[in-house]
Amino acid sequence: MTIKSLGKPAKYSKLQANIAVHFPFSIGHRICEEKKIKKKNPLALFPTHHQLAAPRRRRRGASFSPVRRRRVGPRNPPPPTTVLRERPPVNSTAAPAQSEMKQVSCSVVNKCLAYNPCLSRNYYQRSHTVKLQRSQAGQIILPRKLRKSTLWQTNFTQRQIATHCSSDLSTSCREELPSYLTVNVLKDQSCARQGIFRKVIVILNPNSGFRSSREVFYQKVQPTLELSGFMMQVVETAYAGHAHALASTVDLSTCPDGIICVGGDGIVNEVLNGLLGRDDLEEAIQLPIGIIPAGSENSLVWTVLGIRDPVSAATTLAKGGITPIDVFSVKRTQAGITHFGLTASYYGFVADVLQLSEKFRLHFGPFRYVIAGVLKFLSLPQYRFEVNYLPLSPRRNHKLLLVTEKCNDHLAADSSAEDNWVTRKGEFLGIFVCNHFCKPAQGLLSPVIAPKAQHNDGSLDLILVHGSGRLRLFCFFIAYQFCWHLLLPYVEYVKVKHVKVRPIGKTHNGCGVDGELILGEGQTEWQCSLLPAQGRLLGRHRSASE
Ligand SMILES: Nc1ncnc2c1ncn2[C@@H]1O[C@H](COP(=O)(O)OP(=O)(O)OP(=O)(O)O)[C@@H](O)[C@H]1O
Repeated sequence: MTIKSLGKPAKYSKLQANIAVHFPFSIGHRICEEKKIKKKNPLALFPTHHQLAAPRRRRRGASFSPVRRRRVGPRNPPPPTTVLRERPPVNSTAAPAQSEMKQVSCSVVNKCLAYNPCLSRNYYQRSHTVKLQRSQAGQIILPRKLRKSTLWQTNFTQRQIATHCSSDLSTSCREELPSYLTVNVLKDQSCARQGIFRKVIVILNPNSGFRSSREVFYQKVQPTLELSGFMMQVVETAYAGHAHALASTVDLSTCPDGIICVGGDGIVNEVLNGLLGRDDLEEAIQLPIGIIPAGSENSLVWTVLGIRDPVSAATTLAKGGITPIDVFSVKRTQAGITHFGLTASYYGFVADVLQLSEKFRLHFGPFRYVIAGVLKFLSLPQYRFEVNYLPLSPRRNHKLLLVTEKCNDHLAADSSAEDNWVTRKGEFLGIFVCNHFCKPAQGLLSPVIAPKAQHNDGSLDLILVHGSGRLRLFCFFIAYQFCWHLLLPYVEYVKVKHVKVRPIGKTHNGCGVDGELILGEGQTEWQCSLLPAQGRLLGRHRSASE
């Protein structure tokens, strides 16, 4: 069985099956094999650059086909094009195969451009190792050469494109790729090009998290924001409380499009409190707050906008949009001081850990919470509180409030109007009053503390962890990791409008608000209330914007 006797390659298809069955190493088998390989990896059957450049040497003693044996000429075989000239009438196979392979190769190039790390340069280099055995290859001369000679020319160029594209993409690290693509996309739709500018103030906390907020902002965020038309005045905080001072005194006409915070939840909380403490509250409350996460937790932006990396945050800001969010207030009743928050306020063990963790901030950064938590767990005190809460009535009207007076005055009037208060008194390991479901950005399992809470549902979610002791606390934290903590018999979960927490005796009397500790003095009572949809965040949740 030789190839010459088969005539035109177009007729092979009918014979292939039979031949493949009876002669496993014959042409039928060979073509079937090639098709299989081509299906898996279209480029596998084509030669490398190296193979193309260097003519193949004959090995001594290697078996040759009859055609080759008869050929008289130079030692090195002529290039495939010469063979084509000798036997031209095979366009029927070459032409369709060529167009088919063009399509395949184009799709491969597209795949490369879409950046799949598996399809990087190494992938294509590896693909050349899929070769047929020499003994099999020797049996077919003409069809293989024809296919090769015609396809090599077209695919060599396409392979080059694919290799270059993939090498361009594969050399950049994975983390930087999104910003590379983002910048390209934004270049096309640039607001700056269209003359749309947004004037904002950027407040950057250089002490946040791993103290990398400067690098994060100037390298990853600023270019994207500038491209999308943000005119930014950047201010770095010099001391704790600086962001609060800036937000409470800034001329609002210099930043009509918002204040962008680069840091953690603490810096956002300072800005919020600065704005809500202003005399021109009506205007200030309208000012949206943007967040570039660079802190230890950044639970707010992760939970509400679904973002936990600075590049995505910059893209979200660039896209625009506003997300309304409820604000809650925590009032220290005796002193008459009110603090505002967006995430949660907590009392008991977690507030105690927060206070201790500040000692480790300098040396351990975001890991300070773990160290303080373990230490406090080992020397666990008792926490006794009296908790009064006003449950959310099902007929509650969620209409937005008009800000015509100071938030504090409104809260006092609203809470005293109803008298269905529920009282709980005793030992509590923890008390959490959550404004949203509080998903920590760090952590393996990403648990949530209040699964039913929404950032704009007009209610607060109260979680009471009754009792005391390390075993209970340990079980609670394990269950919390899997989001089973609400199933525990000593955990109470209720949606509320107002909560009053009063520490009893020598219990730790501090209160944590959005990761910031507010210390009480003597017999303190904390009163927690809601201001529905009073806050505005720059950007929208990914799913909402899509
Ligand atoms: N220049 C500064 N020097 C010292 N402390 C600062 C400075 N600027 C801000 N702070 C304080 O740092 C505290 C923490 O800031 P931030 O919340 O941004 O980071 P974080 O605590 O690491 O993150 P998270 O709150 O998400 O855990 C804030 O209470 C703020 O008052």
